[in-house]
Amino acid sequence: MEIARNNDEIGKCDKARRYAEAREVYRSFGVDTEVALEKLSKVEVSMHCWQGDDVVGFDSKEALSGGIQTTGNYPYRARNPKELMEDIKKVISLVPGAKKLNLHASYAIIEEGETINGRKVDRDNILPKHFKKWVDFAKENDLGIDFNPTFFSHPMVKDGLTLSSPDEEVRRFWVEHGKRCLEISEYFANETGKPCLMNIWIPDGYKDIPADRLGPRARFKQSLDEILSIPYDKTKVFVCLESKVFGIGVESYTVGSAEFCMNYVANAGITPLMDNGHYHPTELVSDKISSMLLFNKRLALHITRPVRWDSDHVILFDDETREICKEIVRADALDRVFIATDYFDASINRISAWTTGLRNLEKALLYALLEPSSLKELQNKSDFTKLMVMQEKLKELPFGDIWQEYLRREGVVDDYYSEVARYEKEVLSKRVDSFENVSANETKENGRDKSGMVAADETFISAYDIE
Ligand SMILES: C[C@H](O)[C@H](O)[C@@H](O)C(=O)CO
Ligand SMILES: [Mn+2]
Repeated sequence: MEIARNNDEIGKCDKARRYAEAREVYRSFGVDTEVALEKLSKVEVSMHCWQGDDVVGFDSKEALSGGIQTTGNYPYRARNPKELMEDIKKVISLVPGAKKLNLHASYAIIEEGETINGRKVDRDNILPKHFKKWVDFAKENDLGIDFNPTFFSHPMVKDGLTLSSPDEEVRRFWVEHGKRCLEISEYFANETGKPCLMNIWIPDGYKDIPADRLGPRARFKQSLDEILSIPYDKTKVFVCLESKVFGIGVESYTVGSAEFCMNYVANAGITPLMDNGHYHPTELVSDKISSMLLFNKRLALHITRPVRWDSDHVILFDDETREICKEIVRADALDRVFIATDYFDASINRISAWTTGLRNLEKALLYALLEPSSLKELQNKSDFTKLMVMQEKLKELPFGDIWQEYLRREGVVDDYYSEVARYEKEVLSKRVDSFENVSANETKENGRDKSGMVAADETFISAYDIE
């Protein structure tokens, strides 16, 4: 049985009727869907650039390090700025809502053999000009830019350490990197006219029980102080600090722990960044947001999906993603919570992975915006019986029809799968000209040969044709 190419093929009148009916249903719960749609279209989600190339970047092309890992051997990863920009544009066209671009310093575009004052261009001396093409790209696509110094995948990461290193040469190198990134962040803000969030995350830690926990944290603190000592425009660059619980190979001790980061942020007057993969599996970031908002002017988030660890799976429209979004909306904090995505899956088509995660985040935001405020009143009246009944009832409402209306207004297709399949066939599969386009974990598994060629037609035998 052919399943209709879902909602894109359902008549426009039918969709309009369904939206009108759904609107009435929500109205009966005290929710104005028009207000929700209007608010959602203005929320800027910062789209991470690193799903497109498995976090490889363009500068050192070192294997991914820092206790994070991309797994999977799907071919066609973007290998250069042109391909990555091409892919980002494709994803943007498939995701509704306003976006920013989130870049890492490792995506600097440096000329072959380029030097500055006789030294090769490296992370400690990169300049705004190495991101000029990204600025042009952002302007062409009406995007602001957020930024991240890259403290991993580089030969100056010594024994897994960067800003906390006891080796002064190593520590200095990374302090200089942080300073260069502040300058580049201000350049982004000036060029795009939108504030730039600059997020600092370091992988530093120890695999086994350390003999000194204080020393590395003291050096990290000193390094951050040094980076932030250079003048920068605090109305244009919002510096964030991202904590973590542990990484692969760094299981016993993480320098930038939650307590370190929360205290540093509070003292320095910068912004905390919470990645929902960076806590123990039973801890929920959705439960932390309200506390953070009470004590911080701004809060930054990395939305991901941790499966047993910080696995960075593609975001689903799951309970925790919805709950995170509800907490932001309930606190009326859409203007002071900075939402970014952070996941990387190399086991499936990367355009689809990127798009699916971003769309699910948009969906979760819409879902949150459609929550009736009367639920709070039930809690305050201690009417927990009705609260539970209502919370379950809301799951039955015609949310899908409101989502369809949002896609229509944003000019985005519902059936992005077919578009991804077409793009794989017409664009991605043409990238097969070297082994490079296969991820670092390339094997002969899954019917792919050494060229990375995959039978695109077979792969995308439409899911809509399932018997
Ligand atoms: C590539 C990202 O910056 C990185 O994933 C970081 O944000 C993180 O979450 C590390 O676990
Ligand atoms: Mn993160």
